[in-house]
Amino acid sequence: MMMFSFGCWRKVLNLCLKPVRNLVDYLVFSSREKELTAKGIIKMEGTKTSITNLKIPDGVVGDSMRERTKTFTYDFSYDSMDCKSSSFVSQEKVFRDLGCDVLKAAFEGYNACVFAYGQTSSGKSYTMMGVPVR
Ligand SMILES: Nc1ncnc2c1ncn2[C@@H]1O[C@H](COP(=O)(O)OP(=O)(O)OP(=O)(O)O)[C@@H](O)[C@H]1O
Repeated sequence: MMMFSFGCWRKVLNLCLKPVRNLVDYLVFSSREKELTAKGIIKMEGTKTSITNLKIPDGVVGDSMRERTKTFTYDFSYDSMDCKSSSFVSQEKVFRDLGCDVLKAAFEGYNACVFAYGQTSSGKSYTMMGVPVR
């Protein structure tokens, strides 16, 4: 499991599913971040998630520890920043990709566990529970 500290406006959610053991990266802005007009530094493309360090000027070549953009590969990378974006991933899609097999296994009598890991306010509860039903 990865442990990142990308700053308070960075949103990462990692889900570790047992026994499937998928590694997942998940991205969304909070309302506070939206108010502060925070810039997105995370990009999802397929199974890859890239993070850009804006403090490192574009085009500057430094040592490998100081790359402007770092890319990580997961089993799934989900972008939930903008529901109008073509790459937007809904709760339903996350559930279909990650939850269905676990639920099926549970109904078949196997032990199953969905585990959410991430920094505070990164969306663990939201991803697991959704929004409260009125
Ligand atoms: N995919 C998403 N789409 C829209 N809003 C989201 C999403 N994920 C999280 N949020 C919102 O971001 C806020 C923080 O999410 P949440 O409470 O789930 O984080 P958490 O990781 O469980 O936090 P903590 O570790 O503090 O318990 C909530 O207001 C939630 O509604």
